[in-house]
Amino acid sequence: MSLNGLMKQLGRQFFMTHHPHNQPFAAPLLSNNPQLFFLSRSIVCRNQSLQPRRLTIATMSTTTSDPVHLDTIFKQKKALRTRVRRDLKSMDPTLRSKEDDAIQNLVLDAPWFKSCKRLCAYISCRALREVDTSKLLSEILNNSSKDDYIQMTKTLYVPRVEDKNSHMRMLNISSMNDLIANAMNILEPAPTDVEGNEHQDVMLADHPVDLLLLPGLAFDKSGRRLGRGGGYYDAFLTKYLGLVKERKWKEPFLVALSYSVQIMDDGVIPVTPHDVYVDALVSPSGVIPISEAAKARCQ
Ligand SMILES: Nc1nc2c(c(=O)[nH]1)N(C=O)[C@@H](CNc1ccc(C(=O)N[C@@H](CCC(=O)O)C(=O)O)cc1)CN2
Ligand SMILES: Nc1ncnc2c1ncn2[C@@H]1O[C@H](COP(=O)(O)OP(=O)(O)OP(=O)(O)O)[C@@H](O)[C@H]1O
Repeated sequence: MSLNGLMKQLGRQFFMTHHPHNQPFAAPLLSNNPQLFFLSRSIVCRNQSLQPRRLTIATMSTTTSDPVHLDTIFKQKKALRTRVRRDLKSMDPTLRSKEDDAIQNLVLDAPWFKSCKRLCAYISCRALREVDTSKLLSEILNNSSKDDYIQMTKTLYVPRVEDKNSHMRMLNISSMNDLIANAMNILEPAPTDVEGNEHQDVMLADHPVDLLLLPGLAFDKSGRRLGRGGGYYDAFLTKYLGLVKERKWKEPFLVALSYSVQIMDDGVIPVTPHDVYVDALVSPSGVIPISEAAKARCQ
């Protein structure tokens, strides 16, 4: 059936989203029927002055601000989270550990990691079955690698949840001792270090981060990312990318770490307008470049 036919059949209940900082990009369409997902011909590309430009080839009615439609999509997100949490729980611990090693080694070997000077990373939580970042964090903080290239000291920022209103800051730490467990039992920086100094907020830093290593529950090879539902990362990324644009800094590389079971087929991950797409995935089988920027870096 043609795209037009499908649109008519579904009462033109289509949903369009955009890729905020990469190009070119096909965005998904969601129908009200949770079983039916389509790829649209909406393409986002960027001209040389870094202004996002959307080229919409198909005509469609967009209802992005329709609360009923959004509610349907948030329900679809919730259902997918439940499914992925279940799959993560039933993952064989030996396989998990192998995948943790493979993913972290791939990151450590990647030129974009070796050359990065400042980065945001998450402190993985075992109970949430997140891809382990402990080896990465210890390499970054202890600067223990023998490799001259990686020997460069990196400035590390990690998340701190400030309130339940999707507000998270990325604060600079120089040691795992700077961390305490929060109410969700995730390690995060205490408001001040042992000497009583505030940890620097990445939003107030004079230099941009080159890289963000992102957690999440599900990902696809077009860059969609489903988080845990707090909206913390999407809100932070939107704010940070706004700052980057305002300061005319180079855009950071957004890389999600994903177990094999977390990679979905295209069209499975529901998206809402605030969702920020990633540039690349690191899965146990390799680095998957998604955006044009990522393809250029991963050549
Ligand atoms: N390691 C890590 N740190 C992070 C995040 C993350 O995803 N991982 N965040 C990213 O946003 C922020 C915290 N957000 C979080 C949101 C939900 C849950 C959580 O425990 N969710 C449970 C379900 C809770 C429920 O639905 O009642 C779960 O996913 O099982 C944890 C952290 C900031 N720090
Ligand atoms: N940029 C934003 N500004 C304001 N609210 C936001 C923003 N991003 C997400 N939210 C809100 O956060 C809630 C969860 O959003 P969503 O389910 O898409 O998050 P997620 O992608 O699972 O989480 P995360 O971004 O933390 O990984 C929604 O109620 C959404 O409206």
